[in-house]
Amino acid sequence: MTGTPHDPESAVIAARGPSGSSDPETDEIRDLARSAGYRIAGEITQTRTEDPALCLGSGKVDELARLLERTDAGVVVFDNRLGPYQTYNLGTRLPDGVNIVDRFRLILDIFGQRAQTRTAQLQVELAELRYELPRVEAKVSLAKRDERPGFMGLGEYDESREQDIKNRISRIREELAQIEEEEEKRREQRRESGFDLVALAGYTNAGKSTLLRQLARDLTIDENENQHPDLDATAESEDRLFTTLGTTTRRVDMDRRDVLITDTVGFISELPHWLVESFKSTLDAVYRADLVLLVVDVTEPIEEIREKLITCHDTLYERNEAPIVTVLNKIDCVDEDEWKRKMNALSALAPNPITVSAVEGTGTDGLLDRIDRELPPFEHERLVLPMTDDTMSLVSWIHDNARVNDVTYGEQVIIDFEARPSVVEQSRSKAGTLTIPAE
Ligand SMILES: Nc1nc2c(ncn2[C@@H]2O[C@H](COP(=O)(O)OP(=O)(O)OP(=O)(O)O)[C@@H](O)[C@H]2O)c(=O)[nH]1
Ligand SMILES: [Mg+2]
Repeated sequence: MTGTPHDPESAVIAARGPSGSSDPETDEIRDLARSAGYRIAGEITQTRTEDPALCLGSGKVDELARLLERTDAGVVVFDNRLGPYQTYNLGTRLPDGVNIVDRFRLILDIFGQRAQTRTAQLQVELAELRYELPRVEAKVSLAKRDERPGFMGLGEYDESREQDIKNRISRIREELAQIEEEEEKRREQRRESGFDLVALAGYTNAGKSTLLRQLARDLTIDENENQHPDLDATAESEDRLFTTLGTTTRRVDMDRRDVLITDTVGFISELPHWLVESFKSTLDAVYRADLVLLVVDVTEPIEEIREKLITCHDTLYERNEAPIVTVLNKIDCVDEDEWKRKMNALSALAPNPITVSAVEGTGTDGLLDRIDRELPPFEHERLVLPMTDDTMSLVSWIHDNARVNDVTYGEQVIIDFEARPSVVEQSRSKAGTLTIPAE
């Protein structure tokens, strides 16, 4: 087909819902497409069972082709998962030069645009290769079956591409495993230095990064001594999906505790298992935290909030080890009746939530109290220390890592304090190494 070249930044949305359902919602896929940088030129939707060859029905595909011609859009974004054969078949029915992007390809493109750190880039590449592998396998088998080398612009079809992908996947996995190990060591070091580790989780655009900045406002920003290349310096917020891809950690100095809060990538529904898996190194910040704050945008309709909460719980379910506190955010945008009504309706999924406005700072004191209560309780300890050359450095270590109630100095030093169990344990073992000087 000829005509003006199709505009590569202009996209038509296509969405198929299961037969018998109401017309598919396209708000989220539109947001995703806009986040990827597309202008939306139009949309077609259909409810029917999946057509194995085309996803949509044949007549609908003709309609889509006409819409693409009319709008000159260079891209069609499907809110469905397309198999490799469907993508190929659609390609033969749509105007030449139109790029076919499914929901996962789109999410991968967004991730690819945002990935700045080494870990994020490796994870995106891993996800892309895992997306591509079955497609290459399909091309190879199609090419063999049809004896049509050059199929779909693959060039000489070539099984070595398949092997290259597999090799690259295993090399990336090794590198990520090493990063995960280093990160785990870092978390242990931080715990040993007396920090509790809190992580922000939640659907994309819920307000996690905004909340992190609000909680850490006017307080020491964690400088990330021995700066790790994976840690971004800032936690940006924007009204678009997947603003944050890496992790940002900041220090929140609470009354009794030192807490590090980590902000990270948001969740989204229908992510295939392999995509979540590919981001494991980043999500470990959530899975291995001492407490998870699950941030929810309370301004959305209740059904949407419910679905998003279910997505978040599903994503957390298999690996998460920490207790979860739900934080209903953006209460500045809804009146009290509304958020109370939503809170009640959601009580089974989000028992006993905290309400905040991350933008205005409302409710953050209550949130900090709650964080304190949910983290492992402090233990009380009273140590009687011999007076040695090293005693004062232990006393000052305890001052740094615990809440000291009382210290008395005499021939011995008696120190009474409360601290995290691991700090108490360490102080005991340090005390055990203090040796009384020879007379
Ligand atoms: N009105 C209002 N808007 C908020 C509040 N918190 C966040 N927002 C807005 O919501 C949008 C998303 O906020 P982010 O902090 O980027 O959300 P996020 O959860 O980090 O999003 P991703 O990193 O994309 O997953 C931004 O436009 C924020 O300004 C709030 O309490 N009230
Ligand atoms: Mg963010």
